[in-house]
Amino acid sequence: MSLRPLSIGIIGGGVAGLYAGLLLRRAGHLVHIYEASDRVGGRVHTHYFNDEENQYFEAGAMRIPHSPHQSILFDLIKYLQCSRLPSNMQVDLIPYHLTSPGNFLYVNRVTPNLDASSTTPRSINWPISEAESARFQDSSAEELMLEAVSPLLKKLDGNFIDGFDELCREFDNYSFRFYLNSILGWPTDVIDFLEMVTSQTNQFSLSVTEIVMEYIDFSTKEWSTIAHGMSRLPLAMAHLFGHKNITLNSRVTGIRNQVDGRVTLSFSNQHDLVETTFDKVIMAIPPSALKMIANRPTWCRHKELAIRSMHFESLYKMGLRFKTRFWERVGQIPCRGGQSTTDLPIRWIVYPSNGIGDDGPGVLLVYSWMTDADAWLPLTPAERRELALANLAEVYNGQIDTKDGSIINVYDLILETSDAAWSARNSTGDAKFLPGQFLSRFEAARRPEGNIYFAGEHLSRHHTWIAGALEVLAGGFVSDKASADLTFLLRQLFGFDPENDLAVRPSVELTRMPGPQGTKVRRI
Ligand SMILES: Cc1cc2nc3c(=O)[nH]c(=O)nc-3n(C[C@H](O)[C@H](O)[C@H](O)COP(=O)(O)OP(=O)(O)OC[C@H]3O[C@@H](n4cnc5c(N)ncnc54)[C@H](O)[C@@H]3O)c2cc1C
Repeated sequence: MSLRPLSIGIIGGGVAGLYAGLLLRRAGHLVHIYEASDRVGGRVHTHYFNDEENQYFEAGAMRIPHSPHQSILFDLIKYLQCSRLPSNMQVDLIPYHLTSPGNFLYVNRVTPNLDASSTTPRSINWPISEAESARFQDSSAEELMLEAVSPLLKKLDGNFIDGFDELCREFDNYSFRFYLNSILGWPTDVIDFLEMVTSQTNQFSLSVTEIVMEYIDFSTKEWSTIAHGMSRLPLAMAHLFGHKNITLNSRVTGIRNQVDGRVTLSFSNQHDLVETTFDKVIMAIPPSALKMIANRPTWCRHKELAIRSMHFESLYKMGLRFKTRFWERVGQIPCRGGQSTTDLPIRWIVYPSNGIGDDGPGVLLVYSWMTDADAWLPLTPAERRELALANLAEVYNGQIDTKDGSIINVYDLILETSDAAWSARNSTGDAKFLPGQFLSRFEAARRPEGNIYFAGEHLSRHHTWIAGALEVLAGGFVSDKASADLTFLLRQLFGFDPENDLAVRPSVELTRMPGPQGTKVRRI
């Protein structure tokens, strides 16, 4: 039996909103996306630079591990590759190097020429009490991490959802630091060492569950990225979804339930306030954006608490374009991709995987999370650039370029910079739950409210990944079982039975509201 189409409004043109839109349009519904900014993609982003011919090009370091939990994204990419897309929107995967032999650690103002697999407390003179010294001094950060998470990973070996629930029941109320300290009995010095080498400052105060999920992805050996930048993914999705079905620069500022169960959205469209009524609405926006919508229904206590409290961690990234790829031309083993770790404000130096070995200019990124990211916020863009260059100068200046014999000076080599402090944007960063939040906030946050549904990376078990943003609407519509999956999706997401419970009102209604400079009506 065929479905009568529903009118569905989606708030947010990030990958969660676009994916929901593609699935639902494919199922024959009338879908429209409202996006507050002037572009689709949300947190899928790339840094833009000008090349020698003054053409914009993209350089980013967004990456995808080939872990089993990412298969939904690889399926989507395959689907896009099989679709008819213009040549400048092709979505081609290229290898991404998460590590390279030349990556290094720069701690306490020295480079011991080691990475996480070989760094031990002894190798960097990390102070550990004498009593604990014999047990920990010569264990590498990688070995310690594996020892800590192995018993937890075993829980996820079988059915993932069951294992995840068991992990939560036993350990979600603990921070990873508490687990290491009070359950495993490790001393604080060892925990600090492990956090410094394998993570970012204070990350171990997150829940055990978050760190286990993070470990699964970051211990994956094979990685890919999208040629010409990850933003090709949302651009291709938007192309297939249809740009006429997306309204950019439209921040939704009001949500109202109608007596007949339908939902009215108000949004600002240039100088006008417009209202549109839909059968169903999907809020594919992070909680930080959702709680700032002033005119919306008040939901139950648990939902409101979840929206207020789900923890997001800050992220700060700066792309720096230099005249040469000097990092590939210094030291005994050059950095050809991967990332180096420092204890400076820049924290990680990431070497993108495109253009490795090229003769001309190249881009590297400095990348920090959580407490390390927050510290950049009060600085002006000029001050941030100065600081990043000063940190890079501390690490690189004075080294010899093995290709032309020159002495590296990052101040002479810099061409341009571009940065993003995600704490100051809609999302405020990426979801990273505090202890107990998977147990107490997750289900309430995901639950629909009447005809209003919720989607986004933060509502998956797989935070901070594009795959997580897709997972919430897991339909796998590119597989053979497309229709079965869609039925599943419609049941799950829209709570109706496609066989019997047919939807009403195929069209979208548009009503007027006086705006600051008159009212415009636009047909959708
Ligand atoms: C610095 C950084 C690096 C990352 N690196 C990786 C990586 O390497 N690999 C990976 O897989 N993932 C990575 N991620 C995570 C990934 O980008 C996110 O998990 C994913 O993009 C989230 O998608 P989303 O649709 O849930 O949310 P978002 O992308 O945040 O989309 C929400 C959209 O809603 C819009 N919006 C907000 N409020 C309103 C409103 N009131 N009205 C209308 N529109 C609104 C926003 O403008 C935004 O476009 C990274 C994220 C960041 C920030």
